[in-house]
Amino acid sequence: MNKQVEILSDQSALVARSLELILSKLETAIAQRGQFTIALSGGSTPKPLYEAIAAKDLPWDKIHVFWGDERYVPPDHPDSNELMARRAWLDRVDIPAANIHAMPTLDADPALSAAKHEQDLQEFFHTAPGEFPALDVILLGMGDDAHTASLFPHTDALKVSDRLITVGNKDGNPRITFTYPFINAARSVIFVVAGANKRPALAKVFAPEADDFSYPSRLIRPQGELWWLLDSAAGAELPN
Ligand SMILES: O=C(O)[C@H](O)[C@@H](O)[C@H](O)[C@H](O)COP(=O)(O)O
Repeated sequence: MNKQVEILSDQSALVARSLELILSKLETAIAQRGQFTIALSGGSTPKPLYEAIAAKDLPWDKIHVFWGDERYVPPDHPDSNELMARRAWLDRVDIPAANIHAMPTLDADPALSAAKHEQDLQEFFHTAPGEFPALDVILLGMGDDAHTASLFPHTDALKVSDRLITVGNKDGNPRITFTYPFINAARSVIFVVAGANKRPALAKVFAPEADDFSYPSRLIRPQGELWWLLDSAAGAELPN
């Protein structure tokens, strides 16, 4: 694992650096493989980044968008990660609808939606059960409880290591989420984290010793590149 940590002066510098890194990975992926696959994080931090991506003139037909997790709500619900990304980015560019691989959230049983999405991903990446396809970029945020995607502390989702997709649980509310082994298969994992409220969680995630199940972002140890892009409010107390 190649781990890089960068602390940016403020949110606009964080967005600019995140955009720069993503565009660099996009260019390489398209040059080498003819397409770029990226999984988006939800929450509030990435919204200005998605708006910045939407302003670029990119080969949208070569770009495939996924989500690393989704709240188990309809796609028009205000909590939907898909809705946020469509409004901030995808509805503003000429990306083919078939290139947008949203997580299904309409089945009564979230486990069925998880299984369906897993099958769709295996078909897209031409992988068999048990194989973990490598996305070019997986964007992640981190909660102030050190969760990432919808891998929350001390939940069953943290124990799933033989599938791509599983059902997460936030305070009893179901989520659909990439599993940590699927995240770790990515060519580049990029955490984008902002705000002083994330400092205690970052201290635990970066500590030499701490319980992975208490601080799930510690489980993200990709074979490829691991980037932590932090604003100074979040990264101020990290050891150099
Ligand atoms: O569905 C979600 O909420 C996200 O995928 C989640 O993992 C998010 O990245 C963190 O909770 C940070 O959220 P903020 O960026 O809002 O702090």
